[in-house]
Amino acid sequence: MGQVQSRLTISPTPTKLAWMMHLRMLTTMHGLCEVRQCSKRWKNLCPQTKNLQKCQMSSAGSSEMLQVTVDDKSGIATMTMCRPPVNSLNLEFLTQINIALEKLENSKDCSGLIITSKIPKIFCAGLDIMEMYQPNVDRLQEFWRTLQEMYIRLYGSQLITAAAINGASPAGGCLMAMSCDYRVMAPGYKIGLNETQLGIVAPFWFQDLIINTMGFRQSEMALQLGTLFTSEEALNLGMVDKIVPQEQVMETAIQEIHKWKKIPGFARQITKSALRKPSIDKLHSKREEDIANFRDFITKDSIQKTLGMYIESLKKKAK
Ligand SMILES: CCCCCCCC/C=C\CC(=O)SCCNC(=O)CCNC(=O)[C@H](O)C(C)(C)COP(=O)(O)OP(=O)(O)OC[C@H]1O[C@@H](n2cnc3c(N)ncnc32)[C@H](O)[C@@H]1OP(=O)(O)O
Repeated sequence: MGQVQSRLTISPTPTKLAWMMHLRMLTTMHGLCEVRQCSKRWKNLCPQTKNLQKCQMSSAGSSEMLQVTVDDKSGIATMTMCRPPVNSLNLEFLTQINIALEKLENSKDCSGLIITSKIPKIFCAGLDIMEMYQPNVDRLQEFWRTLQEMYIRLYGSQLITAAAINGASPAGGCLMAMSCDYRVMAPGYKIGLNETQLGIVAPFWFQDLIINTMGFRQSEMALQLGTLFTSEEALNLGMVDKIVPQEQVMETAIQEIHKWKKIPGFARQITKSALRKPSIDKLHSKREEDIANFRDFITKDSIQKTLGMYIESLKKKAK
């Protein structure tokens, strides 16, 4: 137990201290487990398994939302989203994801991460629209900060990261997938940044991410039109890297990580960091401004009206 805990201890550098305080505030607010408590669960939940450690990241009631396993032999972690009906990202879910990312990043035994979904036909439906509709302003700002944090952690991760996209992946789901190093997708689903179709705007860091992934010209068309691409179109544009049948998505992601693991880690990490740091630094330097912009935009009457209509259309479609 001592070994596990010391591995997860967070050194009190200013940034990490701020992050810990943020997590502590959120865990208190939302009844989630703290990092230390979670490390106990991690150990306690898997006493018999030799190769697989299972960590349920939150306390009773929401423990099934995010399942994190680490294969001891390969060092590959799998983060499986399971927030019915569509894995939409609300504050609590994002917080759990961030806690898991922090733990895995600090774990010496973990070298790769696959993000996938347990919900049939859905990878992630993006942000939980209910967080943005008739919001409490403090929570709205915290929600956006937590989304920023997820992007910063995932896009800037030292781990080899892959998205195993086994279902629909609009908007925030596409952000999550594009923040990884590699994307493998099953055929027959849609992916893209469809914000304009909802009457909202993908912020600059979403835009930077898609431009970094598939170039300016295709991104400016995709962003303005809010295009959701089929898996095949996304492959042609470079938004995803491979299409394989649904049942091979996970195995393909694992094989790809094994391939990347053959490259000297230090060289790969420095290269990744050099490529991604400018975008991450840009968000860091404009973080508070971006939160204020989001708050001011979302709380406009006209945007609330548009979101209300979009929610209605989703509900009608679901009936
Ligand atoms: C200046 C700066 C400004 C910044 C502005 C803000 C920028 C915001 C950035 C990102 C935005 C987002 O991520 S917004 C979310 C975008 N996502 C979508 O548009 C996806 C919407 N959903 C769908 O298209 C479909 O649901 C699906 C393809 C994902 C799945 O289809 P399926 O047929 O399987 O399921 P249903 O459509 O029947 O849905 C079931 C159920 O789930 C509810 N639902 C769906 N999506 C969401 C969501 N994103 N948030 C919350 N709830 C969602 C849907 O309403 C149904 O609910 P009920 O069963 O209760 O009716």
